[in-house]
Amino acid sequence: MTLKLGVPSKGRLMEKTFDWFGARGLDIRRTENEREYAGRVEGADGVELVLLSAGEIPRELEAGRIHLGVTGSDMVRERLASWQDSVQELTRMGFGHADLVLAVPAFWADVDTLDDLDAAAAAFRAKHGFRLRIATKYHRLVREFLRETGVADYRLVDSQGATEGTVRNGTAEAIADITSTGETLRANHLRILSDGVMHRSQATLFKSRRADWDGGAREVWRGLGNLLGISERGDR
Ligand SMILES: Nc1ncnc2c1ncn2[C@@H]1O[C@H](COP(=O)(O)OP(=O)(O)OP(=O)(O)O)[C@@H](O)[C@H]1O
Ligand SMILES: O=P(O)(O)OC[C@H]1O[C@H](OP(=O)(O)OP(=O)(O)O)[C@H](O)[C@@H]1O
Repeated sequence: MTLKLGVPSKGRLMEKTFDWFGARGLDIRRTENEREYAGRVEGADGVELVLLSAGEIPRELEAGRIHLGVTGSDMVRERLASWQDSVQELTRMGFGHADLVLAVPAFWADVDTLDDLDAAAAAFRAKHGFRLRIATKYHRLVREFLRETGVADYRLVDSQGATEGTVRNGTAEAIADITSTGETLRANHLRILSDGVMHRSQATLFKSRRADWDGGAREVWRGLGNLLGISERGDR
């Protein structure tokens, strides 16, 4: 029995994930053929690489099809209900930083905080007869955040990309999306609410609570955890 390690096979997090493991003595690489989603691991016995997109890793951890997985902390929180029941955060990896934020048109001079947004949303509904629209792909995280902060008079509209363009296009009044440099927000004349940061994300190594840890995987993890310098707290 091997321990299955899920890593991003493409996209922003792939290279730095490989570098992070490499710096700790675990050499991970894809096969020579760039189009083939297969790879190999050197530096620890019994570790099998599973190449996946960052967005699929939460589901695979939850299903227990991989023992360990690397993805953004935002992905796990967004894609898994009660994520702590199915996965454990082992270590933050120090790259892939991005903030999930709520932003409004820069010219909305009276809307700086969530309280202001709440008031503006009520006024918007009274005036237009429908709820202020917030475009996002982070439905779970945005709903939770707005419930906790007491903003109610809004409607989410789904946007799977180019979310900052929805305001200009007239399909939303505000947006909730990931930002790192802030350039996309600025270019689209949007401004983050002063208390509008919902989550500060970074690449994180997660452990599945649902995978089969008997029959060898636990022993492999013991060696690998030592190699990576990870000591667990509150592990089951
Ligand atoms: N500037 C950024 N924009 C978007 N995501 C970023 C940025 N910087 C870091 N990230 C992080 O990268 C991760 C997503 O990576 P990427 O977009 O490469 O994944 P993906 O495999 O294309 O995902 P999906 O399966 O959803 O298409 C998220 O956890 C996100 O927080
Ligand atoms: O703060 P910045 O550095 O400008 O980066 C933020 C942008 O990057 C991401 O988009 P991505 O490139 O993944 O395209 P998408 O619109 O298809 O999600 C994200 O959704 C923002 O639009």
